Formats: sequence, C-alpha cells, structure tokens
Amino acid sequence: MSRHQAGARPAPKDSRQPAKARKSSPIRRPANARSAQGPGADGQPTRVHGGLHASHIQHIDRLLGKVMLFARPADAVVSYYFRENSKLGHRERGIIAEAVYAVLRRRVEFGQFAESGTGSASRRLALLGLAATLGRDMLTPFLYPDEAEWLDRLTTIERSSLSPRVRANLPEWLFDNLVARHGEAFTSALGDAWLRPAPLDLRVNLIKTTREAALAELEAAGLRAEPTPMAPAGIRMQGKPALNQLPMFVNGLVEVQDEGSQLLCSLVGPKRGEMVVDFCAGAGGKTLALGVAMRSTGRLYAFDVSEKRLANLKPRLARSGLSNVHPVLIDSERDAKVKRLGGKIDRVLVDAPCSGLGTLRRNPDLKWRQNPESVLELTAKQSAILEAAARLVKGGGRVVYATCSVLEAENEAIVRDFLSKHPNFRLVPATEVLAEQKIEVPALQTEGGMFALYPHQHQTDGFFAAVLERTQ
Ligand SMILES: C[S@@+](CC[C@H](N)C(=O)[O-])C[C@H]1O[C@@H](n2cnc3c(N)ncnc32)[C@H](O)[C@@H]1O
Repeated sequence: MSRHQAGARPAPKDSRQPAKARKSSPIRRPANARSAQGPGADGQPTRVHGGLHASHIQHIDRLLGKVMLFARPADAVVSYYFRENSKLGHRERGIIAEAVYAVLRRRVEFGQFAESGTGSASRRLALLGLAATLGRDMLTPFLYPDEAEWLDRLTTIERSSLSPRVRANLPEWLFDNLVARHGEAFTSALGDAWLRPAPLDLRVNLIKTTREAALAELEAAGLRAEPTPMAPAGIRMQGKPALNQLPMFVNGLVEVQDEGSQLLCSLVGPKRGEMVVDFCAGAGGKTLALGVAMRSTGRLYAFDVSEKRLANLKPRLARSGLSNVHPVLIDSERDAKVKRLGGKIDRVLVDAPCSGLGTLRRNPDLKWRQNPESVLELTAKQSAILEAAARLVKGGGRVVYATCSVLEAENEAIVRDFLSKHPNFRLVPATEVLAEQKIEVPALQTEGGMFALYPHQHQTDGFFAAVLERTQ
C-alpha cells in the first residue's frame, strides 16, 4: 500500500519555488491566491489552509471512486455521500463537490495528466480537481514533495499543445459526431464552454411581480443579478447563492430555470384560455412557465410517466399560485388518458426524454454515461412520444418538439422523419414565433426554421426545438 493510501500525512511543503503557471494551463494558480503557508509555527505540516483540510482530499478521492463507476447520476451519488457523511459542513461540501465535478468535466485531460506522477491515481485526480477549483497554491501544505513537483510540471503545460479531443474532454464518439456536423472550431468552442459551470438563472413569475421589482428585491437582499439577455422574464445571478430561504423564492415570485429553457416555453407561446399539454412535464420546470404565459387560465395538463417527478412539481406549483395546472400520471404515451384528449389541444410541448448532452455544464457525468447505443434507444422513444403528442392537436394547433441534446439524431432527424410521415404538419420558423414576442436570439443555428442553442454562443444549456403546426 502506498503511503497515500495508508493515509500518512503529507510531508512539509517543498521548499522549491514552484514554476509559474502559464495562463492557459488547466491548473489554476490565481494571482490573488493567498500564498501557501507551509509548516505551522510548531514546524508540523499544516492540516487546514484557507478552509481546505487534509481530510477533504480523502473525501474527494473516495467520492470520485464512487462517482466514476458511472452506475448512477453523479448528483445522486454526491447527495448520497453527503447524507452518509452528515458532519461535513456546507462549505466543505462545496469544496468536495466542485473538485469532483471539475474532474468529471476534464476527465480526458486529467486522466492523461494522472498517468504520470506517483502514488494512487485517484488521489492524483483529487489533487487535479482541487487545483482546478481552488488553485494550485492552496494545495501546497498538503502535498508530498513529489506531488508538488508533478503539479508544478503540469502548470507549465500549454493547453494548445493537447490534442483537440483531449482539450474538449469529450469521448471519442461524441467528439467525432460534433466535428462531422459542426467542424472542429465549433466543437472546440463548445467543449470549452462545457468545462465551465452554468450560471444560475431565474424566471420571474410575472403573475406575481415584474422583472424590475424582482431585481430590486434581490439587490435589497444583497444579491447581485442582472436581466438575462434574451428571455424577457429571466434573471441571471452572479455566483450561486442559496435561494431557498429567500422570501421571494418561498412565495413563488421566482423559480430557477435556465434562460434556454425559458426560450423553449416562449416557442410554445400558449395563450389565455387555451387547452395545453406539457407531455413530459417532469418536475414542471417548463409547466410553470407555460401556466404563467396562460395567466393561470385555460387548462394545462402536465403529463409524465414518473410519479416521483410529478410529486416534485406539487410544491413548486403551490408556490407559483397557478390554478390552471392538472398533473396527470400516465403509464406511457399510449395511455387512454392521452387518447381521450385527441384533436382537442391547442399547444403541446414535448420536452422529450433525451441524452441530456446539452446540459454537460451541469451534468458532466453524462459524457461518460451516454453512448451511441443509449442514444439510439432514446430516439425510438422520442419518435413514439412525438407521434402520440401530434395526435392531440386540433387543426391550427402546434406541437413543440424539444430536447436538451445537441445530437442531430435526437433533434433534426426526429423532426425530419416526423414531417416526412405527416404532410399535414408544417414547420413554423422559430425566429418568427420569437419575433412575435419581440425576442431576439443571436447566432441562431437553424435548419429550415428549427431552433438550437449552444452554451458557447448563447450562455445557455444546449437546447433544440422545432415548432410543428397542424395545417388540417
Ligand atoms: C427532459 S425530462 C422533462 C423535464 C421537464 N419538462 C422540465 O422542464 O423540468 C423528460 C421527462 O419525460 C418523462 N417521460 C419519459 N417517457 C415518457 C413518456 N412515454 N411519456 C411522457 N413522459 C415521459 C420522464 O419521466 C422525464 O420526466
């Protein structure tokens, strides 16, 4: 067993002057980082430094071992780990989780770096995760001399010297797929954007307040925020403050929702008094926005096959003050409860179950949990749900097919296939629908009027949507 695995304490800090980090290195050495303090006054190695504790490295090492089995979603594994280690405080959880997520985001790059060095590979990954989130200097008191040397060597690596796929930190199949469709420059920029955490966006509940009033209330609470550039009810927070105790959150004046997700709801554009179905409502992220757009009038059915997800919609619904939402648990898209509404609906949103590859800023583990076979399985389900959803709309009614995927197979290919089989549907250009609401989306990638958002171009998650209108 190596000394690292045996849990031996790191030796006192290396006295060498570490190499200066290059600006483009993935290992952060922030200019304003407090310099490492080295041995304490008693000459013993420092065990706590700037909020970091030697035990945090062990937690990250252990948690990475569990998360990187990729058997379950990373957020579920992390939550379970924190429940099991309930003594960890809020800040400690933040340090640990962020380092784990940094490793998931940069797994290809860090995997390559971790091949060199000594000791256990998982400890090396933990150190790389911490160096990326807190900065290399923060680690100094916790490192063995050989580790310090190894990390310093890495800080001199120019990212531009890495191969494009390693830099993008994507599995081969996904990198190749994106390059084939969008080219290498686009894929590299997208890969880079996926390495950064997503901002925290809110949607203002316009039934209860205005965006200006909500911004003023956030400012009064000492929180920094600004309007989102595209979605009219969106607010982008600076940082990731905890909001759940905030009166304006508790009272349903704001909900957490990515700006891109808000724009998809604008594409549905339901009106007052209409009959609307949110076919894959889940916990209602989009249902709530649709309900508000309908000004709490008409009927909005929230379908889903997951009882648990629909149960999570209930408290959000209660906070929102909406009275037009009707959650309906269905057993599949062929459920009799669905069929009963055939031909009666004005607008249907199909936020289809998908690979989630548009959300890699939040769920970087999906890069490693999805594969071509899982995507193929999803496409069959997506087509079947779109078929069933299309049967619901009346003449002149619309189905919005949407995903949070960036793969053509889950997006444009599904829509093209649908249109080829349904000549009584036409594609309504997304820009037209948005222009009616005075919403402008720059650099919109469109194929015949379809809609796609990308994090490197729109600072939203990756989303796709197509507005399909029944002509007869
Ligand atoms: C992308 S998620 C929806 C997210 C949700 N619309 C939101 O904005 O928070 C896809 C949802 O589809 C549901 N689903 C899967 N198969 C379904 C089916 N056959 N019919 C309806 N919903 C289904 C899943 O349970 C999941 O909640």
